[in-house]
Amino acid sequence: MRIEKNSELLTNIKSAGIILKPSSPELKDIYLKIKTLFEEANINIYLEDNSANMISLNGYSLDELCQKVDFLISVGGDGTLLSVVRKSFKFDKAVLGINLGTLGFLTDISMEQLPDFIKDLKKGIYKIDNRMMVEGSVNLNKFVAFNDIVISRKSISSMIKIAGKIDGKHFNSYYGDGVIISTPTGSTAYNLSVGGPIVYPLTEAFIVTPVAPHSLTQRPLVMPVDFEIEFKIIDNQGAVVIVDGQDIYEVEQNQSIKIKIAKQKAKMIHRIQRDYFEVLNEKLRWGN
Ligand SMILES: NC(=O)c1ccc[n+]([C@@H]2O[C@H](COP(=O)([O-])OP(=O)(O)OC[C@H]3O[C@@H](n4cnc5c(N)ncnc54)[C@H](O)[C@@H]3O)[C@@H](O)[C@H]2O)c1
Ligand SMILES: Nc1ncnc2c1ncn2[C@@H]1O[C@H](COP(=O)(O)OP(=O)(O)OP(=O)(O)O)[C@@H](O)[C@H]1O
Repeated sequence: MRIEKNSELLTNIKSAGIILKPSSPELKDIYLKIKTLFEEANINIYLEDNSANMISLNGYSLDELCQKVDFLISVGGDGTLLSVVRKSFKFDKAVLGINLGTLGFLTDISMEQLPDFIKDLKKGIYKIDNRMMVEGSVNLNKFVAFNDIVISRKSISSMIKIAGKIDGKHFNSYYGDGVIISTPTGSTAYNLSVGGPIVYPLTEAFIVTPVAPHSLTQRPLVMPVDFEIEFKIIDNQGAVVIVDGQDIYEVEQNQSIKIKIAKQKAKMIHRIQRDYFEVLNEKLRWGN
C-alpha cells in the first residue's frame, strides 16, 4: 500500500477546539461525552461560540479558538467539516472529523472509535495529510474551497455561457448548467455526480468539470496546480458562484471569477488505519 505524504505530527497536545453541526441542540450529550473522553486523556476541550450558544454554554469565536488550541474537532457530517476547514484555513490548524452525518466521506472517526483513537493520538499513532485547497476571487471577494467552487446559472430555465482562460489565454467556452472547479478532495462530491473523475486526494491537480454541457464533446479536464484560470460570465443574466455548497456570491455579465490553487494546504487528522480505497469501497459501495 502506498505511504501517504504526512505532515509533521502534533507535539505535546494540550487542547482542542470543538465545532458542532449547526441547528442540532441534541448534540449536547455527545459533546459532553467527547469532552470527558479527551479530558480524561489530559486534553482540554474548548467550544466554538455558535456551537456553545446552541447548547446553552459559553464559547470562543472560531478565530480565538484557533489561536488557543492545538487542533480542531468537527462534530457532524461532511458539511460541518468542510465549513470548519474553510473557516480555520488561515490559522493552519489540523482538523479531526467525528462523524455523526449520513455519508461521512471526509469525517474519519465514529463515536465508537473515539476512545481507542484518543489512546493512539496520545501515543502519536495517527496521520495528518495535507489537502489542496482552491482559492477564488469575484469582484473584491476572496474565498477558499476545500471541495469545490461551482459557477452556476441563476435560473433553471436557461443555460449559461462561460468563457474560460488559462494564464490569460482562451481555452474553452462552457455552455450548459455551469462548471465545477474541484479539488482532489472534492472529486467524490458534486464532480462525481456529473461524471467527473475520482482523483486520489493527495494528487497535485485540480479538475474542471462541465455540468450538463450542451455539447457531447465537452469533458472534465484535469489541470496542473500552477495554472491560474479565469471564467468570464457571458450570459446577460449573470451567474452564481457557490463555495463548498455553502457560501454564495452573485456575478454579473462580463465579470470574471479567478481561480488558482492555494499555496498553503489544509491538514486533516486521520486514524492510522484509514485507507482511501476502503473508504471508496464502503461509501460508494464499490466492488460489492
Ligand atoms: N448533485 C450533487 O451531487 C451535488 C449538488 C450540490 C452540491 N453537492 C456537493 O455538496 C458539497 C457540500 O456538502 P455538504 O455535506 O455541505 O452538503 P449536503 O449535506 O447537501 O451534502 C451533499 C452530500 O455530499 C457528501 N459530500 C460532501 N463532500 C464530499 C466529498 N468530498 N466526497 C464525497 N462526498 C462528499 C455529503 O456527505 C452529502 O452526502 C459541495 O461541495 C458539493 O460538492 C453535490
Ligand atoms: N458551519 C456551517 N455553515 C453553513 N452550513 C453548514 C455548516 N455546517 C454544516 N452546514 C450545512 O448543514 C448541512 C448538514 O450538515 P452536515 O453535512 O454536517 O450533516 P449531515 O448532512 O448529517 O452529514 P453528511 O453531509 O455527511 O451527509 C449541510 O448541508 C451542510 O452544508
